[in-house]
Amino acid sequence: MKIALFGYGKMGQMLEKIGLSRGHQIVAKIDAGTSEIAYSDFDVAIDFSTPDAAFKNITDCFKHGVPVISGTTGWLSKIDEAKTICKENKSAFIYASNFSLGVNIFFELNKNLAQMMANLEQYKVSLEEIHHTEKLDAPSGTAITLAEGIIENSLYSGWKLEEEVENHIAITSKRIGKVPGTHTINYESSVDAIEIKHTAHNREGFALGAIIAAEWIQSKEGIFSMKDVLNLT
Ligand SMILES: NC(=O)C1=CN([C@@H]2O[C@H](COP(=O)(O)OP(=O)(O)OC[C@H]3O[C@@H](n4cnc5c(N)ncnc54)[C@H](OP(=O)(O)O)[C@@H]3O)[C@@H](O)[C@H]2O)C=CC1
Ligand SMILES: O=C(O)C1=N[C@H](C(=O)O)C[C@H](O)C1
Repeated sequence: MKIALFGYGKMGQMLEKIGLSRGHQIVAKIDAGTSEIAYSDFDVAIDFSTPDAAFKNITDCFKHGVPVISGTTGWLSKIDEAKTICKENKSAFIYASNFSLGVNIFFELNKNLAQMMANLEQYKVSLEEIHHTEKLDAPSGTAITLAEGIIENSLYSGWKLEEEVENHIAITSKRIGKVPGTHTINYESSVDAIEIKHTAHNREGFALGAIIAAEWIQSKEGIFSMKDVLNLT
């Protein structure tokens, strides 16, 4: 498979390593300064760039009939528009706030736990995410997906960053050293606490999941998710 990497930072470099190890070719490494892009040279684009760059990178690929795997976070206000452009151009798209197998299982665990806790008013939920100091967005995309998973399965109506608001999940974002990504959900009562936590030890899991998604999307048309790729019911 011929892969174009949009963004060649920490994740782009890890994607190159994992892609090559699985027998793929990296035919383009695109960054802010790239002026000419030969879309017909690649089978799939993988975008791990920046919140400001993602929408244009992704929709330009769709307009050239190139399927896109997107891991960039912090641009979700425009994702519905991107999906429309994907459909108009009969292209294919997977966005995931987190491509690691472990986090995708954690997403399902989070939803199941939220269902079990839904009627237990004595427990108050909160969410904490910790990432490296170079991260541009807060809260993390993964924390937003986790909050949405709780909201779908409980009486909470939204989430707030660093703020306590009635019926909203409070999210705390911490930026420390080189932390690859740690997410904790806490249900606190006056007598006890229940906590679930995912800790990424490095970026390999994110990159492997994105390459597997790129392999999976070949010859497909439409909008898909990591649940489709991993066959999680
Ligand atoms: N979904 C997932 O599983 C994961 C998602 N992420 C997300 O992926 C994104 C990238 O993360 P990370 O690699 O750590 O960040 P980095 O800052 O290390 O890399 C981002 C790269 O994008 C480049 N860039 C800037 N503008 C453009 C442009 N117009 N087109 C293409 N590339 C551009 C930057 O170049 P320059 O430095 O020159 O500006 C930089 O090299 C973030 O949004 C992060 O949250 C990260 C890990 C996992
Ligand atoms: O910026 C990162 O590093 C990460 N970003 C993603 C997010 O915002 O959730 C995924 C992972 O946690 C690493």
